[in-house]
Amino acid sequence: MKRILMIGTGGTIASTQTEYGLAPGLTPADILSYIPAVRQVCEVDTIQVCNLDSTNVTPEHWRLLARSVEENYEAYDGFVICHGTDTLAYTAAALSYMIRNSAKPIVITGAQKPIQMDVTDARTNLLDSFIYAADHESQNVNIVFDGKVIAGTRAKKERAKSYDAFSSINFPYLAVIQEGMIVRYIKEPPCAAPVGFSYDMKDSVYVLKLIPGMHASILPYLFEHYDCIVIESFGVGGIPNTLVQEFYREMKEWEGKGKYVVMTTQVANEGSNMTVYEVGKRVKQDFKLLEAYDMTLEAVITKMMWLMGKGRAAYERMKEDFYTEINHDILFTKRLEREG
Ligand SMILES: NC(=O)C[C@H](N)C(=O)O
Repeated sequence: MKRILMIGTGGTIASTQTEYGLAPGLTPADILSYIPAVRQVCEVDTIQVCNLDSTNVTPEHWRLLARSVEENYEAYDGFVICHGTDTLAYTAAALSYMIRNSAKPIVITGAQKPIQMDVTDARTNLLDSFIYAADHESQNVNIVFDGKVIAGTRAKKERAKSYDAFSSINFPYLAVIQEGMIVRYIKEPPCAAPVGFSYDMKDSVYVLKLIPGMHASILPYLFEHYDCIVIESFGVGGIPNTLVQEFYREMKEWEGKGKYVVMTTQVANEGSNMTVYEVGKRVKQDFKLLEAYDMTLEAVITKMMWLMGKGRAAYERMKEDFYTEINHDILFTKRLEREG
């Protein structure tokens, strides 16, 4: 029987009612006691790294999680992490970069309703996660939620209350789990390189969500105080006239000084393409900036934290690394390469 390590971090799945509202209170062993059927699937040990609403999860907790997986890597065949849903997509993307080439699956799950409730998604999500983690074809970092398996870099929380909280953005579900059976849609080649762990995440990242008529006065502050500015633009990507002059000034002033700008979009599906409209094409031609293409915002942010954590790199080097696919995070650059 496969041996799986369950790692508790808190979230709704672990929550109980308090006088101030739901708060995590159950241990991973408490949570596990609600799915006795797991005994037919695998052997489970439990550890707890924190007990937080995932609103309070930070890069420090990603490090604790990666460290727990590394320390126990030899002793177990797979890992199931229980996590709050609010920032689960960030943690899954972060761990996709911090833990590379893992032939052993690292499954992240959670729930919209506490496991103690009579009507809850928690038990199904958790049991499905163990089923997936114990399967010999599973590998790398994935989310198992509401019967779907999502690559760790492709998830977005799109629903605040429903059980189908997460969607796989610009990429198919890897698999579905129906009545305990895994149906795989994507066959992944076995990991070619040995597993690798890295811990340095530079969190100097700011996300600037554009609104119509936005004032440019924020830009100098952002360029001065952050090493990476992710611009959540409209549609396929562009800089509005109200910002463009100041943007040009800042980009010129900070060029070659280890600042990175990534253009992404507020639109959840189908990604950016700055070459379509004048408002994007000019900026892309005039400046060294990165483009998210089909990546999720969560993947963009955590990939930049991870790449910047490796040390300061010239733009060309950063560009090459940013556009290198990891755990299915970016496909569009492959298409561009094919098309020349
Ligand atoms: N469904 C949940 O888990 C939401 C909770 N606030 C959390 O992210 O920890």
